[in-house]
Amino acid sequence: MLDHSPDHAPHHSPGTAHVAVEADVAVIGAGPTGLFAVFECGMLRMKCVVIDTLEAIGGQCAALYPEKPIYDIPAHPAIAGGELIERLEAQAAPFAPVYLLGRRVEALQEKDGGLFELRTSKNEIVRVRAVILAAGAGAFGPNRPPLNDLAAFEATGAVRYMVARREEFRNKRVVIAGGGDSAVDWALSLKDIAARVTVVHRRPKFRAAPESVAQMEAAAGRGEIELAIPYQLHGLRGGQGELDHVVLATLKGEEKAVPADHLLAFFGLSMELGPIAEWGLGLERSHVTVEPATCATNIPGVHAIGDIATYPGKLKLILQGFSEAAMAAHAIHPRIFPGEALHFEYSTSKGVPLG
Ligand SMILES: Cc1cc2nc3c(=O)[nH]c(=O)nc-3n(C[C@H](O)[C@H](O)[C@H](O)COP(=O)(O)OP(=O)(O)OC[C@H]3O[C@@H](n4cnc5c(N)ncnc54)[C@H](O)[C@@H]3O)c2cc1C
Repeated sequence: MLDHSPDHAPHHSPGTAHVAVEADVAVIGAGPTGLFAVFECGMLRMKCVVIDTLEAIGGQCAALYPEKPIYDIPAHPAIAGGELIERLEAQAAPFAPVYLLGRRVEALQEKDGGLFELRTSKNEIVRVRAVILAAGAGAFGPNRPPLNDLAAFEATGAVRYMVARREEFRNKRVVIAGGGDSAVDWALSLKDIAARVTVVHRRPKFRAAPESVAQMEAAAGRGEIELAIPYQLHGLRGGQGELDHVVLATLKGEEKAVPADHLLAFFGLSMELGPIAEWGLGLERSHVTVEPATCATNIPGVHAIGDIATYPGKLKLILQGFSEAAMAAHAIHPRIFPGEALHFEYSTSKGVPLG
């Protein structure tokens, strides 16, 4: 991974808003579609600054499923989420985007002269002439179980909501909670290296791919996975953040303690638009409504792409977000280069600087 720190942010006194970066386009969100938007803008000579709440680029792919294969990226029969992000980063790199990570965009204001000013949670001002909103479902985080002392166990990594490196669970006792694809897929994957895998679900029916559920049940039949059904998480036992048991309970209050070094809780994501909802954008059920051919929002100069954008026929797929990135970049070009004709060209005829 490259060093993403901006090298030209001026010194400033804490608390005062200062202009951190000026660029042609601000891309809000460094998920797959935001990264591809940097490439598409770069091909049209537009410089981007990319801002993300998370400390690392990659959005959902990197944060939630870095090792899970994606099968519907054209020309990649299978590619892991993390690898897709590395490749997108490399593809964008020749255009030298400035990454401002670990800060949320709090405010978006239109200024005179076709300028926009974005204010980040670090009190920086980013000044641009167009905005591509690639903010996914907004700032996201895992749904956390209501357990005592949870924070202490999270701090040590004993309780987690994603698997970044599978190897960390080798020879460990792992309790996996949840009934969706993540729970079932990780149970199947970790059973081969973990000392013990227990899957906790509150009802017999899983919401995961039937083939995977069948594999899990077969593995349980062979004693490779223990199923704790119908149980719910009830408590964590251990000391100083080190876990030794996860306590489970039925709805009737019958309890049992399962030996565990780790709890992996896969209860889905809580997603909220956060400040984006206050920017005056057209919204439909927490998504930003856009014009399909240009991804233009109701604010001229602000375009939305990827999971956050909606229009009739929208598919929430990465590949759809890629095409939206191209449409948004082309639609923004006249704003950055007024009066300059944009002749459509293929990338093959442009000669991209490949770094
Ligand atoms: C387990 C799982 C498996 C999946 N498998 C597939 C698959 O096989 N194929 C497929 O096509 N899709 C798949 N998806 C969906 C895919 O990951 C999403 O469609 C894709 O990540 C959307 O990309 P995005 O760039 O629009 O948004 P995201 O990846 O959500 O990135 C948005 C980024 O914006 C940031 N952000 C939000 N608000 C702000 C703000 N105010 N300021 C700064 N930053 C902000 C967030 O922190 C985030 O990093 C899967 C998703 C999951 C969870």
